[in-house]
Amino acid sequence: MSEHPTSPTSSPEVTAPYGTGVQAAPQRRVRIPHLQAMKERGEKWAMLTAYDMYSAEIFDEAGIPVLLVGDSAGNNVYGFETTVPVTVDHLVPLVRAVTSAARRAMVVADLPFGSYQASPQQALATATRFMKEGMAHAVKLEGGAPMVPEVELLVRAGIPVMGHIGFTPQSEHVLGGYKVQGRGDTADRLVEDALALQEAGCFAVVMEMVPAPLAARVTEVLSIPTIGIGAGPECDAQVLVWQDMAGLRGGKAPRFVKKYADLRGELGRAAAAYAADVASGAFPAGEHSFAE
Ligand SMILES: Nc1nc(=O)c2c([nH]1)NC[C@@H]1CN(c3ccc(C(=O)N[C@@H](CCC(=O)O)C(=O)O)cc3)CN21
Ligand SMILES: CC(C)C(=O)C(=O)O
Ligand SMILES: [Mg+2]
Repeated sequence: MSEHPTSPTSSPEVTAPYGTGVQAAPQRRVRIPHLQAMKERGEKWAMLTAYDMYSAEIFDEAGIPVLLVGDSAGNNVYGFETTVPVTVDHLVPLVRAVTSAARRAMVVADLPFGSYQASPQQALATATRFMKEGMAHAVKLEGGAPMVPEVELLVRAGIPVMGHIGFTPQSEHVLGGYKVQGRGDTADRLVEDALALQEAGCFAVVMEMVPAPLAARVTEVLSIPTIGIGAGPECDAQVLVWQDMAGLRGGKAPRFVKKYADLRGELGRAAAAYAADVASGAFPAGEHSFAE
């Protein structure tokens, strides 16, 4: 079982919602102590996606503190073009595999498109499946201020929630494609979305494809950690899809990706060498065979 400290802490002080000047109803604010401590010390950390047992085990052993079972499984596991077709049933078994393999890392399950936006009740039912069947430690959902009721109910139920703002791939069809968000007069709205999620009880917020200076401003304003992907160097943490980071996927990667390995080349060479050995009779050798 995992040993990571996710126990939510109740904070006695109550703050008003951003901009209203009204006293807010008391509510639990979830803080993940070791992630808060890293923010306070200015220590940056890395999150990676994981969708299976070996990747989870390897990243956990490498000291990655948070693993995200992303709905990016849609285009990195299931062969869809986007994350839109991904369902809860697609993701629950992957979450279960990752939580089984991770010893120390916190495992966050992405709530897929259509599984939480209908109502706080729908969000709670979906998140509950990820917690019970997937054994997830937390969930992530896309959207800013409009998702506050959903976040509040999950937090009240004892589920740590990670927010996700900026470019939110589940709404790419309203955002008009893979576009940087928060440029020009929409910058203040992004800051308000981040603050609304923090007030609602999120323990961290992902910012995707946001101009670096704006992401720096949000990181400064928030007391919870920000996790950037295409959001510049000033976020408290960074996240990448592991197949991008490890060079497993082909084609042109987004600008925000840095490739740390060439797994695609490595695996392709291994497969070709194996096939050549079988064709030549070099494999299997005596040592791979059983005597009578
Ligand atoms: N493999 C993978 N990596 C990801 O980062 C990722 C996924 N899948 N699936 C879910 C979402 C979708 N995301 C994406 C996907 C593509 C671009 C992209 O093509 N960006 C281009 C164009 C940017 C522009 O037009 O300004 C880039 O060069 O960054 C960005 C984010 C991020 N997420
Ligand atoms: C890219 C990250 C933040 C994500 O949401 C995913 O992998 O699904
Ligand atoms: Mg996602």
